[in-house]
Parts: sequence; C-alpha cells; structure tokens
Amino acid sequence: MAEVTLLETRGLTRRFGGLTAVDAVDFRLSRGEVRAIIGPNGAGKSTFVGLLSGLIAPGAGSIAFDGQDITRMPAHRRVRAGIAYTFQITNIYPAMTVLENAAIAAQSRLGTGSEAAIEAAARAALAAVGLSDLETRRAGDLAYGHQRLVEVAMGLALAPKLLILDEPTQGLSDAEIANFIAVIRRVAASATVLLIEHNMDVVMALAGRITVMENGRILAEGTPDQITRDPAVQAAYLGGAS
Ligand SMILES: Nc1ncnc2c1ncn2[C@@H]1O[C@H](COP(=O)(O)OP(=O)(O)OP(=O)(O)O)[C@@H](O)[C@H]1O
Repeated sequence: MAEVTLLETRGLTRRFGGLTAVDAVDFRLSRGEVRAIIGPNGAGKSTFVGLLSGLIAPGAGSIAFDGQDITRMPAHRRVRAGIAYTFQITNIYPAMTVLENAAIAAQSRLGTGSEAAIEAAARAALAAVGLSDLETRRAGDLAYGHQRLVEVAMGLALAPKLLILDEPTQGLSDAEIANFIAVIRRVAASATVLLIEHNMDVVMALAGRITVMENGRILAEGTPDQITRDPAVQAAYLGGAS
C-alpha cells in the first residue's frame, strides 16, 4: 500500500545560544504510523517535537503537515489542524473530574455548541484509554498512572490526526506500562502516533519504525529489527545493552 506523508520537516533547526539542539533535520512521517523517537539525553528529541507542536519556534527550516506549511503557524492553530501533544509532566486540571478534563479538550475542538456531543466525545476518549469507570473522580485524586491516561484522553478528545507523546510511560509501573501499550495500539487505529520513549520494551512493542537522534541529528531510521542491529546505534545509544 502506498504511504501517504502526514508530516515532513526540511532542514529543521533550532539553536539555544551556541548549542544546536535540532540540526537541519529532514524527517518524514506517514499517515497511520506509530513512530518512536529514541536517543540519549540531550539528543534534541523534546526540542524536535516542540518544534512540531509549535511550542518552540524554529531558527531555520520548514514543517509541512497534512499538505499545509505550518512552519509559522501558532501552537493553538496546529492543535486545530490536528496535532495533539502531551507533555512529559502531568498537564491536567486536578480539581475537575476526569470527565470534565476530557470535556475541556473536546470542547476546544467542537466549540460550545452541543453539550451532548462534547460529552459523547469526552466519554469516547475516556473509553479508549480505559478510564470510563473513573469519570466522576477528581483528576487530582487519581494515581499517577491514571493521571497520565487522563492526559492521553485529553489528547484523543481533540480527535487528532497526529498524537505526539513525550515520554508517556515515565513513572508508570510495569502493569500500567502494559495497559498503556494496549491503549496506544487502540489509538493507532485512528491516529498517527509519534512517541518519544526511553523504555525500549515499549518502543519494540509499539513502533513500526524508529528514528534515532543524536546531537540534534537523525543518526538512523528503520524498523525495530534494523535499529537494534545497526552498529552505529549500538555504539551511540543501545550500548550493547539489548
Ligand atoms: N530552552 C532551552 N534553553 C537552552 N538549552 C536548551 C533548551 N531546551 C533544550 N536545550 C538544550 O538542547 C539540547 C537538547 O535538549 P532536548 O531536551 O531537546 O533533548 P532530549 O533528547 O529531549 O533529552 P531528554 O531525553 O533528556 O529529554 C540539550 O543540550 C538541552 O540542554
């Protein structure tokens, strides 16, 4: 089946003072993929996805998304264009219920028009992450792993074409990680997923393709199999550990 490009960067660059965090990156993501970005600390992964979401402005280069040049589009418009982004840190409204949190995200997509439609979209997002039973609980009272799932549900309630997750399994227990893998497999049926992930078990379980970053550049790209066998990747990142 022919691959359709959803997102493409050319020469994407961001410097912080003398440091080039993202260095002329050419990157392509196809519709329907689950792609993992891996690489050592400081490789530029978070900066790269920050450029994609619009939270960080590029110094040079371009970003095309869904056939449109979004290089200079502000972050809130990128969300409306179909890019949802969840952060490394929990980003929910703790005093509100789980359902209200998802509804806030759904409302930002659907507007204030139909309350029933907003609630239905919020409930569908909670069902997708397995949180339906907890919808009346205060989000701030939930266990950390469940709060992370609320965050993913908020992303899903935006009905994104692309869901970007920055270290989503950080701080989760093994059981929560197993559940998260199942959640993302479901999500991948309707959205393209771009995942920064340090846990290689999660990467291997989910990613169709892996992009390895080092020093702001793409060091390698390929299937999990190709990446684990790549000598340059082993030397730079996997350290022979896998
Ligand atoms: N706002 C900033 N100001 C100055 N330097 C920054 C800023 N943000 C990132 N950097 C630097 O840019 C480089 C890339 O950082 P980035 O957070 O993108 O890496 P990363 O691959 O996501 O790392 P980690 O896995 O630790 O999250 C690092 O050297 C970092 O210190």
